[in-house]
Parts: sequence; structure tokens; C-alpha cells
Amino acid sequence: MVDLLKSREDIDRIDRQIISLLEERMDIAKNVAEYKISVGKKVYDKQREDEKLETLGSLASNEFNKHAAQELFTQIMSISRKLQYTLVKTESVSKSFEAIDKLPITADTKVVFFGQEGTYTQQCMEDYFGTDIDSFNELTFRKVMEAVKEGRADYGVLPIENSSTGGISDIYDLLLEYDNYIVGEHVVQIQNALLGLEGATIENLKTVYSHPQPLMQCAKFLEEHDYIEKKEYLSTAASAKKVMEDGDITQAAIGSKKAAGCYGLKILKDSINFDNTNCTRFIIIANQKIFLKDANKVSICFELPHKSGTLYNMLSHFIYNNLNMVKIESRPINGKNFEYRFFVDVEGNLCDAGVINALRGIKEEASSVRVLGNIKKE
Ligand SMILES: C=C(O[C@@H]1C=C(C(=O)O)C=C[C@H]1O)C(=O)O
Repeated sequence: MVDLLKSREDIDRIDRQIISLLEERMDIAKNVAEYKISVGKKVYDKQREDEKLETLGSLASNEFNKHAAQELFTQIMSISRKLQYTLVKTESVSKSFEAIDKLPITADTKVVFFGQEGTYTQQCMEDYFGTDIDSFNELTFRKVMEAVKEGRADYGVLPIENSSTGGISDIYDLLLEYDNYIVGEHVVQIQNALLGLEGATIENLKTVYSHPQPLMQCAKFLEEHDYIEKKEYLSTAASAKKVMEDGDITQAAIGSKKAAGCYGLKILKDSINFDNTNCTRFIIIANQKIFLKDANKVSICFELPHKSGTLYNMLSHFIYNNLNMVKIESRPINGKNFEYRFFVDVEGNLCDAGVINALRGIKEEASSVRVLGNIKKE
């Protein structure tokens, strides 16, 4: 049997050779980048890489090593491209974003929020902008997006993610559709209460109205009271208003304590959400490509070719540039069954070299990429 120390010495010797060859290969990749700059050729040459993997695989003496060689060279070529992107310096996807010191907020600033008087979104808006602003409401997410896009409001406030039930997928889709940008975020504690008319009791309820999100956040309570029919409605506040207007004591709404006060309802039961730490993250949107100089979270969206390994390869741009990914969501692409677009949040600022490098690589290798915003995280 060969001695362990001897084997390790041999491995160390081979590894030194690999490093020296790797450095030599990287220097040649730099020459390739210079050539590509001079003729305007793209860094990524898929056909060349596929051919190389085929040839290199065939040099190995058994199936295990063939797979190993192909895996290793997939990584080596991916790293060689990353080096080339830093040299080729293609136009950054974030180039048109403007860094600012503070969000412009004046007495004339108009803010649109989702829902109506008494929604959690209104509470978020007041926490974020204070109460001395000119605000109006819209009853759907789409209408909030529209008002911001058309400039009828400078900012919009929308929920994007709940701690118990996850991402609010409609918002992701609408962000892309309307070309609006995320410029801020705020997290609000959500304690959902069951609201009813004077004289109503939980035992005698027949119907409960609320927005689909709070209905999900209160799923356990509603399962335990399955004689109450759940009905999705526009917003928590709109549900409270409906119960008040219908004047039927068998109806209830799920919403905030504030909504109870706004619409003259009483609290039949407080905190019926299944998770006591329930909170929602709201986003502040604008139709301007602006970000704070001290922003530290970048949100991007990309689409990938429908092939194995593409997501892994795309995420490698964050890992290689030492960026911490804090969120990933996928959404189906309409018209392309079972193809997905990914929404990713990473820590960083659009001015950071690592962020610029990662975005360059993703722009070259994804089917499409967009920066949705760069905000200061809470
Ligand atoms: C080095 C090149 O650029 C990229 C990297 C490759 C590699 O490291 O072998 C191969 C093809 C390109 O995607 C090249 O075009 O030859």
C-alpha cells in the first residue's frame, strides 16, 4: 500500500501544476478577450464550449473520469468567461439608473396606495411617508401600477411578501408589465382581527370576507370554524366596509383594528392569524430609475433558456462575486409552458464592482435580464 504522506505529496505536486496551467490558461483567456473587444465578438461562445466538452470527455479513460472532466471544464470555462466580462466591459444593465442622496419627497408629492382607508397598505404608507402627504387609493394592484406609470402618483405602495404565506406573485408580474421600479421597502406587523357588526357572534357567522392574503394567513382559524364560508374580496378595508353597508350580523370581515374603527365594526376576535409574528413587506414604487446612494439590496429579474444547469450557472455569477443572495422567486412565463422567470434579491449597491460584474455576466448569459430596483433594506 502506498504511504498516505507520499500520496499527498504527489497530489500537492500535481495541484501545483494545475494552478500553473490554470494561470497560463487565464492569461490566454485575456488575449481572447482583447481579440473579442477588437472585433466586437461576444464573450460566450456556446458552440465552442460544447465542442470542447465533447473532446475533453473523450480524452478520459473511463465514464467516471469523463463526467469529472466535463464537470471540471464547465467550471473552468465559466470562470474564464467571468474574467473576460471584467475586461470586455459591455454596457451595464444598471447604467441608466441614477444614484440619489434621498428620495424626493415634498409637500406636492402624491402617493397612491392599494385598498382604501384602513388597509395595512395605508398604514405602511403613513409609516413610510408620514401623514403630511397628498395620497389617494386604488382598489387593485394593477390600478396602483397604472397610476404610478402614468405619473398620476410619484410613488405607489404595494404589498409584495408575507412572512407566513410567501410572495405575492401578482406584484412581480405587474412590475415587469408596467416598467415601474422598486425604490423603497417597509415591513408592517400584521395582526388580523375578525370584525363584525354589533350583535354578531362567532358562532352565528355564515360568511367572512377578506383579501385572499389575510384569508391564507388565517387558514387555521378558518379551518376550525369551517361553517363560515370564506369569500375573497378586494381588500381588508373594502371587506369591512361591505359588512358595515350590508348590515347583516351573519357576515364578518378579516382586517386591521383600524379598519374596525373606520367602519364602525367591533372586534369579534383579535389576532386570528396562525403565526403570531405575521408581517408583510411592502414596496414603494416609482416610474423613475433611481436608487439611494446607500442602498444595499438589488432586485433583479431574469429569464433563462429551458435547459438543465442554466439556473445554477446564473447563480454562480453572484457566488463568484461574493454577493449574498437573500431571496429567489420563480414565476411562469406566459405563452411558454413550464418556462420560468426568476426574481432574485442580492445584497449590494448598483455602484459596487461585484454587482456590476455579476450583472454583466448575467446579461450576457440569460435570455433577458432587468434591474427592478436597488433599495435600502429594513
Ligand atoms: C476563451 C474563450 O471564451 C469563452 C471561454 C471558453 C474557454 O474558456 O475555453 C470557450 C468559449 C467561450 O465561451 C473563447 O472564445 O475561446
